[in-house]
Amino acid sequence: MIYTITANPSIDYVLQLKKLTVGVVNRTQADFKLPGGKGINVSRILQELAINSTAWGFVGGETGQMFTHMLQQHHLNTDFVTVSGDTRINVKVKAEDEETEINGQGPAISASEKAALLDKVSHISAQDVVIMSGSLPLQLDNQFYLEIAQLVKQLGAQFVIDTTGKALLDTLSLHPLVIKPNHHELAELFQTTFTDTKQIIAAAQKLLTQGAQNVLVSMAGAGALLVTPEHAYQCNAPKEAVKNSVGAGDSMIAGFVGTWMQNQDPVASLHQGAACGSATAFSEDLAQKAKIQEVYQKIKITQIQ
Ligand SMILES: Nc1ncnc2c1ncn2[C@@H]1O[C@H](COP(=O)(O)OP(=O)(O)OP(=O)(O)O)[C@@H](O)[C@H]1O
Ligand SMILES: O=P(O)(O)OC[C@@]1(O)O[C@H](CO)[C@@H](O)[C@@H]1O
Repeated sequence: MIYTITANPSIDYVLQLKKLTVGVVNRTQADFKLPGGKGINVSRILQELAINSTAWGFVGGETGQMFTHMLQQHHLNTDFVTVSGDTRINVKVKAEDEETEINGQGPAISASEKAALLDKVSHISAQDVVIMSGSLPLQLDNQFYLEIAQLVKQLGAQFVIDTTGKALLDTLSLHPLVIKPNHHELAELFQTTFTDTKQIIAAAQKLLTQGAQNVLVSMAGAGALLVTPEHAYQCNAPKEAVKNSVGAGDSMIAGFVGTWMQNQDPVASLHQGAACGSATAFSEDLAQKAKIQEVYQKIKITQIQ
């Protein structure tokens, strides 16, 4: 079974308008609400791929009830810890020229609410994988991801972590199955800038040395690189009008891990991950199955090392 952990889920309030002007009243051309948060997005894409997952996280207040109701409409398996604070609302402004996001802090999580989530993790089995993604709400620090990673490894299972900075680096010695920094996040980890692919591969190889089993570097419209202990692979991003950049990275993780759990094949996993990422970029919401299948045909993988 795949479990996703979204410590800080959200209702994503998507506002579409021609142009965003700060300091005045802007009016939308269309607006809608989506159940959001990185792990939730991973679970939603897994569902499109007909792969079972259970979404864990902290949900609370009236916004939390609305959020849960939205997920029920998507028929997602969920098992949330109910918290006393309100689930956040993240604002995604999609103007014709650019997207602007304002993400809330999320509710404070008490010690007992945190313990309730750790208790769920303590019941997984060795064949399972736990995917932890996104920011942490108030009163949870980086230690939270580390504690989960330690617990998962004690139980003989695998984990995947999609976060940045120290929170990511601290878990590497516990051997995450895959990490997926984008190329900007990877550069930040080493306080550098990249001028060519070789430098990106070298940085990813350093993360392998520190313990990651696989490093997937996403590069938005420039595709992705997968660096494994044996090889490095590159894949393209097909060209099409981009409708949405929210959740492309989450979609890529879903495709990669979902496939890895089936066949442990890095090339097949990269192929499906890239298809899911690009298919979401070409969709208003997260990608649906038909779009993923269409985009899959346009992905080419090349072994470059
Ligand atoms: N504009 C695009 N055109 C085609 N494919 C894209 C585009 N943007 C993203 N993708 C695909 O999705 C993958 C993940 O996207 P990206 O690198 O933007 O991840 P991310 O920074 O984690 O994104 P986000 O945080 O917005 O979900 C890319 O490696 C690529 O395969
Ligand atoms: O604030 P975080 O947890 O870093 O990111 C949250 C978020 O921006 O990530 C998802 C897209 O990846 C959205 O559904 C959600 O609003």
